[in-house]
Amino acid sequence: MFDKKGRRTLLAKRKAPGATIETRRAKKSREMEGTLERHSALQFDQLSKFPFDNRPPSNAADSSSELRNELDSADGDGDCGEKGFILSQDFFCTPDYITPDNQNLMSGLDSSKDQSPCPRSPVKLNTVKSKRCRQDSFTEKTSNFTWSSKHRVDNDDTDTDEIMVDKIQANQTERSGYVSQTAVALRSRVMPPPCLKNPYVMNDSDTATDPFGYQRSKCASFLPASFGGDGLSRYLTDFHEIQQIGAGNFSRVFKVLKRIDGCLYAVKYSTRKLYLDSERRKAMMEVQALAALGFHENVVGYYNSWFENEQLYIQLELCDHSLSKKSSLKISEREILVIMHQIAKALQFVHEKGIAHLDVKPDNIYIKNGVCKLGDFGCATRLDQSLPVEEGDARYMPQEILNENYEHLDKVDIFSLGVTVYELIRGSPLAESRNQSLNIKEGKLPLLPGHSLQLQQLLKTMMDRDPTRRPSAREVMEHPMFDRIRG
Ligand SMILES: Nc1ncnc2c1ncn2[C@@H]1O[C@H](COP(=O)(O)OP(=O)(O)OP(=O)(O)O)[C@@H](O)[C@H]1O
Ligand SMILES: [Mg+2]
Repeated sequence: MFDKKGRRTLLAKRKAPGATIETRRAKKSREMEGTLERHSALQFDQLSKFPFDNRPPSNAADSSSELRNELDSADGDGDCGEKGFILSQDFFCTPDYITPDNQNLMSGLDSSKDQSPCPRSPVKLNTVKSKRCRQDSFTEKTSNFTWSSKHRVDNDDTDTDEIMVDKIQANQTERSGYVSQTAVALRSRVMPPPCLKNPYVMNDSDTATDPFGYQRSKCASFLPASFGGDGLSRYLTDFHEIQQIGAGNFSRVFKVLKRIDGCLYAVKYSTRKLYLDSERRKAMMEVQALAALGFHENVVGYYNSWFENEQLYIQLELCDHSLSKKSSLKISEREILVIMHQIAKALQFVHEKGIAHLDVKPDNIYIKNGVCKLGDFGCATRLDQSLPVEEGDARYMPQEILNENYEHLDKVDIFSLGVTVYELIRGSPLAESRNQSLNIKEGKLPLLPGHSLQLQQLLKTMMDRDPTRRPSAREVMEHPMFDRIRG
């Protein structure tokens, strides 16, 4: 839209006779004085006020300032000239369209390499307006750039200047046959969109409500073949990384801000490079399961996935933390019932879709605003055994799985939920001890003082050695014991 508008105004301005570059620049300076400053000040001001997180206001403020610090420090990198250039393009979403072949994003900003041969931008014969940094003005301004007034943004009056400067530059380039590598590198960087406040997110209660809701399953797209082989990182282009929030055996998880919508997400990516097709297919099963499931309030939300640099990236709903944080604390029976009921609901939903999770454990249950969400579908498989079975953490697996009996995969999840709840009640993580886990697998549950017999009885049946005697997820959910937390 911006580009289009620019072209329209360019045509109109071509007819304007007379004015020199200098006078137009002066006029442009006067007209732009203040408007850009006001605009940018407003945007950054809004950014600082934006409650990025779904936490209460005090935390939201922390989160906001945390992000602000991140942004500040990111802006602090590099020299002033580069900063000015990036800020202006960044702000107005205007990637440079004159991009040489074989661009390399991560190198080329080092002016010491300028002596080496460098790729040439294609020379434009019929020059049209392009938003790019002028070589002369760039070097002129590198040392004393400030965001407020030094850097001007193209508006109507600049178009003739642009054309003339473009022509002069094209002639010079043709004559000398040399383009500064710094300039090429700067031009060839495709700038990510800016981080802006989402205008639809009005307050904390709005952010608490999932803006995608039931629509999410529809927009969750599966894009397996987007490789970042061209050197452009979709992750870095689309997201601003804030901090690492988790790590699994095969992955790292980051809290990120999506630049274009201004919302926070979790992005999980595989730590290992997936070179083989078989490895990729296996990794893709997690996103295929998530996409097939669609939305449920007790299942972690899935938005998107892509391959980049031989790694699988998964964009997920951001949660506050995992339940394993709580497994070292004593939790009241009421809290236990809430967790158990919500995960039973998630399992009922998952099982109804013909899927088994096969890795239910505190690590893979996340909390968001007090609501439990089942996550990490890396071991998910089909109940009808039409897909390979890869069991999860052995401490939470029933004996039949270890004996490779896969007839009742839904009941495997029920067993694992029983062990998870038992661990929460104990208040300490399950040891790897063989004896202890053997007892649990035999359905021998020690007495749990301070907890109702009803709960202990239900746990015992959930962890029965015989999978057919374990209740289904629906039966767990509908147990009268949960009347205590209903309504
Ligand atoms: N959507 C999310 N929101 C917040 N934290 C998350 C999210 N997804 C994952 N995490 C954190 O990252 C950790 C690792 O994620 P996950 O379990 O999905 O990785 P994994 O490599 O598949 O794990 P595993 O070692 O169980 O195979 C989780 O235990 C949790 O603490
Ligand atoms: Mg996990």
